[in-house]
Amino acid sequence: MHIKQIEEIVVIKVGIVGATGYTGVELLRLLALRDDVCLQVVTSRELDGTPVADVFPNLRGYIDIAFSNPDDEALAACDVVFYATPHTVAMKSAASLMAKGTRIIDLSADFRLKDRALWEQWYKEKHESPELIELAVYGLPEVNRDAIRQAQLVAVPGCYPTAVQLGFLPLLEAGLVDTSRLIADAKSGVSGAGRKAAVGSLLCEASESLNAYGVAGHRHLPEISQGLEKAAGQAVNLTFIPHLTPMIRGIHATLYATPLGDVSAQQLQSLYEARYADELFVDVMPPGSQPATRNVKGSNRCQMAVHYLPASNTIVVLSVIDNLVKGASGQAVQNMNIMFGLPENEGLQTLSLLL
Ligand SMILES: NC(=O)C1=CN([C@@H]2O[C@H](COP(=O)(O)OP(=O)(O)OC[C@H]3O[C@@H](n4cnc5c(N)ncnc54)[C@H](OP(=O)(O)O)[C@@H]3O)[C@@H](O)[C@H]2O)C=CC1
Ligand SMILES: CC(=O)N[C@@H](CCC(=O)OP(=O)(O)O)C(=O)O
Repeated sequence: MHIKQIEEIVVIKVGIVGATGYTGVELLRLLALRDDVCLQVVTSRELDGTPVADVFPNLRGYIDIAFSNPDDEALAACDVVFYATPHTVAMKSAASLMAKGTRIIDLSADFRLKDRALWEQWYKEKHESPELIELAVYGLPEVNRDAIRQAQLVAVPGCYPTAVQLGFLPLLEAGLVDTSRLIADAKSGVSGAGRKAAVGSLLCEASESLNAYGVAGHRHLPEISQGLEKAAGQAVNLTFIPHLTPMIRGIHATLYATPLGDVSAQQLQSLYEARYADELFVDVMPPGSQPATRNVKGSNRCQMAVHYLPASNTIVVLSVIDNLVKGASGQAVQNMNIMFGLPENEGLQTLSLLL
């Protein structure tokens, strides 16, 4: 009886809405081996009734349930539900699950922006759960760890916003740079666009080529600006240009800022090392380093290096993540660990694949 009670407390019943997408199957990969997690409901409308392992053979022998249609009653029986769905799905059903006590970790952008009008402007939809926006905690553990612990609803940051914010934060928190001119030049692998069929993601379109997109405005701009302004305590003016690159996973962000006064490479290095000294998933590399996306492929780590170029008086920060791990599902699991009082790196101690 005593053991059963302990088991009931430590095994987290998990639901995943949208478990056949790229972030959904990454959640399955990260959770499948855990003894403290029971995958109770994994949804797909298209593959309702199909065993998970029939679709994802890498999970054979580890996950023996089938996909099912999203059903709020079944989901509400879970301790935590991940929404790995396109924008506007979570905002339609999160409230009913939360009313039954279920905790929500939303990988979409439904609850990331605190300004509802701004969200509606960028996502071109009416927000259907405005009352939850204030309640939602922005799930960047390196900034909001204490609030995440108590949260019933976590909005997991987007992939570009994770790489860009982590890279800029030390400079802005220290008030070291001109906030009226920040530049983020970021590149993403094609899995960032999701698993749905789309011409831009075809091999012939996306390989052997590199292009910028969203130059006139990308929906991650307001999300990144919101986080940077909070860190700086003042308005910021950010130029953010995303690019599509011919690789499957990875985000590489090159960040530029102008110092307000005298700085040195050594001072910047110390600043970054001190800011992230206690962070398990941020690796500040030695001076002169140039991190590659392959260093973090499959891992939950953000690797970064800070440079100072005296000739142009410019600070350059290089920040890399795996868009599907620290940029989405890994960070979502990191949030779950914090919410349930578990070691933050539980199930996330994976080294990068490198090749
Ligand atoms: N890909 C990435 O690198 C990142 C993605 N994100 C965000 O995470 C979310 C998921 O992205 P990703 O995995 O790439 O998306 P995919 O397009 O790969 O997968 C979407 C999943 O959601 C399900 N789905 C689609 N529409 C609905 C609906 N109306 N109701 C219920 N389920 C639905 C799909 O299954 P079915 O249609 O069968 O139900 C599928 O399983 C998105 O909001 C994305 O912006 C965030 C950071 C990084
Ligand atoms: C390469 C690519 O297409 N990337 C996606 C970003 C994916 C993501 O993380 O964004 P959200 O969660 O905010 O949708 C894009 O630019 O739309």
